[in-house]
Amino acid sequence: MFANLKPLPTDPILGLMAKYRQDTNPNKIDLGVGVYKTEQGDTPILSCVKKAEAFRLENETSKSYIGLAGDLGFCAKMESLLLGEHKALLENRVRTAQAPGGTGALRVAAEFIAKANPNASVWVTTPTWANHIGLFSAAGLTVKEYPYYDYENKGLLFDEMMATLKTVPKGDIVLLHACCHNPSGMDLNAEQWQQVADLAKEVGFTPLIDIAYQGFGTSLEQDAAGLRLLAETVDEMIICSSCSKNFGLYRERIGACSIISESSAVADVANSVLLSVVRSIYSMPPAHGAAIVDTILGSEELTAEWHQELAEMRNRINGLRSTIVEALHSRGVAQDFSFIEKQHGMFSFLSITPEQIERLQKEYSIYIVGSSRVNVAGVSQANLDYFADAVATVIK
Ligand SMILES: Cc1ncc(COP(=O)(O)O)c(C=O)c1O
Repeated sequence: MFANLKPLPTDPILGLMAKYRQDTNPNKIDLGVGVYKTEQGDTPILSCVKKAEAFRLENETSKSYIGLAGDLGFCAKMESLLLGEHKALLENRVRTAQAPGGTGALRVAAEFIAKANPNASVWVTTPTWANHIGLFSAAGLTVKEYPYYDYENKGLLFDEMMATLKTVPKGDIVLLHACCHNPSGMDLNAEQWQQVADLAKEVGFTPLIDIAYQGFGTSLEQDAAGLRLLAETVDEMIICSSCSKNFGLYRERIGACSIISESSAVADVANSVLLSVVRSIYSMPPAHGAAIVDTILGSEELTAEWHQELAEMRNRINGLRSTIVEALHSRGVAQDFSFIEKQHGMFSFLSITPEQIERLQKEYSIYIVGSSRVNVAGVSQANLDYFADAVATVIK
């Protein structure tokens, strides 16, 4: 029976990583995978994480089951991180389950939606993180797209986006990136978030917020501002969060799925469905990452240290945006790259052609995914000139 299987293409980003690893060029640069990197090219273990780990080893007393929703202390702290002051108001209506990474949270949300409304379509931005499409399709849901990024003018297609969202049927889901839109780096401003919230209320679609980069855009608070605005406006919504990037805990697989319902009674029913979904996929989430996040957010000192480390990562990325623009412009390229400075988070489209991307890989060992999305954090003072020379040469 297995011989009947047809091979499927490898994930483009994971395939690119494998190629990069095999490349023996000492000047090679990986701008593909979306993980934070330091000036030395490492993905660091944050010092607040190391301290939380030591504290946990010292104080942990039990290795028993943690339950379907995972670590309840972690869940409550994530709700505070996401909802801020709104948590108190929404307390009766929100239920959170810890999940294996942002991806796990999204997959749980997909199965949850399929149970609430099997005919729901999930509307995603064009473009979006490629895995969104696979994740929702895998739960049997239809995935539709709405305009978002303007490749030509390097901005948002906000009017077109709103025009499409006006046509979304009641009961459908609209997925929004809370901040640091992957792959474009372009986010909604406060006024635009308000318009989306009002429209959700008017039309009756359910927003699903994917927040995988909180703290990497402007600040922890600012990056959740749109989400909070929605939460205070609509009756129900879903939030899928990830601690992979902002705590540097990628491999621990740690995130959460939060469901906000219209009332406390509905929230209890929704929670029973949420936990039943969890039970049938992976039963219980891994404990380790959640315990570390719980320890950090439970300690004023470690939280302050985390804020500091997060700000350093964010500042390095924002600094790099300007540095890259300057380096390209100083090489006399005809193209204007100043749009890069308007973007948030790790990602940017470089607006170069697939042929130029291929040349960068073949001739310079610079690895960029085919959509021209680059991970800005992969550039460093050490490789900046090599990178800018190569880009300037291939786009001439
Ligand atoms: C937009 C978006 N959502 C969700 C995720 C998933 O995060 P995790 O690594 O925690 O599964 C990612 C990771 O790349 C992402 O970019």
